[in-house]
Amino acid sequence: MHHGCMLLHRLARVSQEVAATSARSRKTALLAELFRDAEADDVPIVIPYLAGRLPQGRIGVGWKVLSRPVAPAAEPSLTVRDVDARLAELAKVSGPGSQAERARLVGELMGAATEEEQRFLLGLLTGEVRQGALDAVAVEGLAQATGAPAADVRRAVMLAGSLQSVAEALLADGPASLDRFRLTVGRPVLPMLAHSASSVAEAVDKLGACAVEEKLDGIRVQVHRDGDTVRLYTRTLDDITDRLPEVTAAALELRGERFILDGEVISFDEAGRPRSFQETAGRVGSRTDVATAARAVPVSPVFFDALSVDGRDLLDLPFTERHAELARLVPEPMRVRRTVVSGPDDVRTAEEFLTETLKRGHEGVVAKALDAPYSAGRRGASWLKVKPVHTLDLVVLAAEWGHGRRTGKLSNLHLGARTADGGLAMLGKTFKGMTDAMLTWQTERLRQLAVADNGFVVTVRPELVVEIAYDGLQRSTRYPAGVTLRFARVVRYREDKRPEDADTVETLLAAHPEVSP
Ligand SMILES: Nc1ncnc2c1ncn2[C@@H]1O[C@H](COP(=O)(O)OP(=O)(O)OP(=O)(O)O)[C@@H](O)[C@H]1O
Repeated sequence: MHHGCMLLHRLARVSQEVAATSARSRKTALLAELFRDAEADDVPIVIPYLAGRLPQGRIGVGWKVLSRPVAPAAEPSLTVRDVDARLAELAKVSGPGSQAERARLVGELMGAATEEEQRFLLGLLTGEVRQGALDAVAVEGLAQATGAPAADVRRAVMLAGSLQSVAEALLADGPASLDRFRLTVGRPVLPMLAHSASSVAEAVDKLGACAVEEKLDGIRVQVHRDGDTVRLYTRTLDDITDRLPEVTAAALELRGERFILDGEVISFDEAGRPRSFQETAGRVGSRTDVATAARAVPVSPVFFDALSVDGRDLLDLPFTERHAELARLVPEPMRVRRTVVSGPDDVRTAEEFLTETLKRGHEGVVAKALDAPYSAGRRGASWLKVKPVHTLDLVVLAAEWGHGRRTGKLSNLHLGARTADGGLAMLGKTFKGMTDAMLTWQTERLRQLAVADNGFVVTVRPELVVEIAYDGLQRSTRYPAGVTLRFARVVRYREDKRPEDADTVETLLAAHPEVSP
């Protein structure tokens, strides 16, 4: 085994080879070889770079600066840690003269890179090398490189909520280090997610015996309690404990002393009807003057799952058993309403429950297989959501400068769905459904993400996820997927989602057999 600081040259080459081959086993082997040569300290850089993610998030350098030609170095000398240090420095630049300073730093970096490395860096900085499916292959590559069983690595990643920390531990301390990644109160795990079904009949048909639960349009919350200590996490694992004192108070009232529960926080009005998503989200998002915000828009937790109780890890138990634990800890008014359906013969019960749930002002239902374990961090096939208004989560690829009343604002959004090869395919455009506040917000946000501006269209790093309502699909030769959205309109921005969470062309086409060739 050869160790040493990993060269960018090596990473750039492997990245290109991985992208160029479609054989999964070959991708895995390439990554395994790379990981064998990596040191634990390289990992927090190597993995995001391979996936096309910048650990710094944003570095504020536009296309104009990036595309300026710089004479390449003849020989590779940059290490991945050099590059990371330089990008960290770039990300910190602010204040007057920062544009020029950033341009200087980019010039220096590019000048130290060979032609091949320059191409890689350009792709990375513009967000063009994003490889969505990479993390899954990286798990297999890591397993191969370290001799750990792939299933164990996957479970550790799921519990750690981060591939990087598992990779670091594996490379530093070998397979035995996976023991560290146990479900622990106080350490959040990625929540289980749902797929869509177009009707309750379809959901029940697919799942068989299932629980049909109301789907509350609030904010996902994971509640950890250890004695008197409570911590609250969002679906992206942000700690929001300080913002929601009433949820902490509710958790302290529950019967158990040590637990991890999964649920939704939502605000109800005096009549007991759910307030809009925007109101709940605004409340959960506000960090200052929590007391005033809590008086104006009080929120309540409504639980639907139990991950750990009294030090017992429940993840692998069937839902029925996890729910029994939940019911033992949480009184009925603080649990989501549900009905249990024995199978397709009983679909009427499920349909009536959906109708009644919609009447009470909720957005739909989630059907859950009774025998399924909790698959943290996955869009498991055992949870199926059914909503009458179907929406898509798409990635903003670009935006056009507005006209008339919208002059000076970025208005018409170019929308992309994920493709099977990890890329993004444009599905259409929309300037509908935006409030003035949204226009202002998106203009600001998209300018930060801009990589090119031709005076008409501003191309952005594909990072912003937006929820789109639409009336159907139609065939179109103008768009790469061969289809476009009819009457697309913005519902809201989904800052809780990453581009990796956006919908795929594949699932969209599957949901619309009417346009399939
Ligand atoms: N009873 C419930 N069971 C599971 N999730 C629920 C329930 N009620 C509300 N939810 C919310 O619905 C989400 C599940 O849908 P999904 O996994 O597709 O995420 P999503 O894309 O955020 O959902 P959507 O965009 O449809 O609101 C959960 O993350 C949770 O926030």
